[in-house]
Amino acid sequence: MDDVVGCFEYYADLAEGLDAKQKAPISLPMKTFKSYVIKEPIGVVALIVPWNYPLLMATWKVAPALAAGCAAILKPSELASVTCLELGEVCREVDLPAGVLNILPGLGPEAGASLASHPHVDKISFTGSTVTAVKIMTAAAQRVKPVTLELGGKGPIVVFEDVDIDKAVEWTIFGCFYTNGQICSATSRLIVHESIAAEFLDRLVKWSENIKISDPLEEGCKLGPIVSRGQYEKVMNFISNAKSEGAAILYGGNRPKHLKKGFFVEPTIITDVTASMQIWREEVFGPVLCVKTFTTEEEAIELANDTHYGLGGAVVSKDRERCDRVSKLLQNGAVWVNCSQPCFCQAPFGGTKWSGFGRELGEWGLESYLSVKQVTEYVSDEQWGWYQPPKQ
Ligand SMILES: NC(=O)c1ccc[n+]([C@@H]2O[C@H](COP(=O)([O-])OP(=O)(O)OC[C@H]3O[C@@H](n4cnc5c(N)ncnc54)[C@H](O)[C@@H]3O)[C@@H](O)[C@H]2O)c1
Ligand SMILES: NCCCC=O
Repeated sequence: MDDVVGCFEYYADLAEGLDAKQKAPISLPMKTFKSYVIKEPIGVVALIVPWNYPLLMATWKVAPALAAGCAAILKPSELASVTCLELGEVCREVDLPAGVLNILPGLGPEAGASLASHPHVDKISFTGSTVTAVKIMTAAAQRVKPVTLELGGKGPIVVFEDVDIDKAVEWTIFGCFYTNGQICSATSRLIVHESIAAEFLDRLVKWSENIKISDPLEEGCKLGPIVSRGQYEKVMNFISNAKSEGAAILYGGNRPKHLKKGFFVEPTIITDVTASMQIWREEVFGPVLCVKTFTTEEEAIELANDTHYGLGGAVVSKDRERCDRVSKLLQNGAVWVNCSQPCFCQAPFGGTKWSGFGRELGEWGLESYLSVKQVTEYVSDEQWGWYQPPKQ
């Protein structure tokens, strides 16, 4: 093999380790050429983050960007900038050199848009809504700038007939109402087997009645207020549109009676939903669960995938083989089996379809801030021999 000349790609494919962990440098077993890989920081990266989980979403980007050797500009949401500014303070206290991490608070169409189009920003990593992502991607495209997009979702939770109902109810509630449904990966479409639907919904309502809604600083609080007036009105509009499209509010749908002020919304369960309704198709980003029933596994998968989004999805069943089968068929970047939402920093996080592309966390998060360069060196003392030497 060492004598083969001119089959570079073939040779590279065979090189031990090239397709594995990509540890640099990789020396090829060749006499005439040596090829290796250099990983380099992409450069200056803009990290644009949303208001939900403001510090967590920032650290998912800041840590790997700095670890990769990039200089970063973090643009927090105008609705939740303080923890990101605190992060900047902490970095200053630990003597991170000036200029390595920069916090740029400001409005999206001003601070965010300027970063997306700036000629000296080499990459955008964005977490937020699909609508904003389209604007950012359009601006970045003008300079052929890479983007990672972590966007919204409308996740399914598929509950089969063989489940322990209370366990499945608890995960359904956690998957949709945890942090008020203000979570990108919320499993906000319940797809439940028709044979258990009546009992399941009955217990879902009972569990929901038991959720403590209060000032988040009160002991035992499980649901606080929605983030802002704008978001509160958006959630209430979704509920009223669902009603006017013919859906039924099985539970909730209002401000809790005991809370006269603040943007509180009751956990809300909506039934009699059709697949064409807004409530089935669009991300609410509030504590609103919509429900459909199914008869066959195929129908459940079809309903689960009947969405533009593809972030989180869940399957609940005692049948392990069925869970494996369904997990593979769900068009989501993250699938939970017999649970919903747990997220580990060693595993890749990200979406498909309108939920975006690229992955955060673990080695995938780091890779997204690295550019990979291959270097190939001619190391033989011999003339290469592709052309005939000119006659002396
Ligand atoms: N996939 C994920 O990991 C993930 C995580 C959290 C939130 N989200 C999504 O985020 C959304 C909620 O967050 P949001 O309301 O803050 O989203 P958003 O899109 O309104 O704002 C996100 C960020 O983009 C900025 N921005 C707004 N307009 C901009 C523009 N024209 N150019 C550049 N930047 C601009 C905002 O100032 C903010 O910092 C939901 O859709 C949710 O699903 C996704
Ligand atoms: N597990 C946290 C995901 C944040 C998305 O909104």
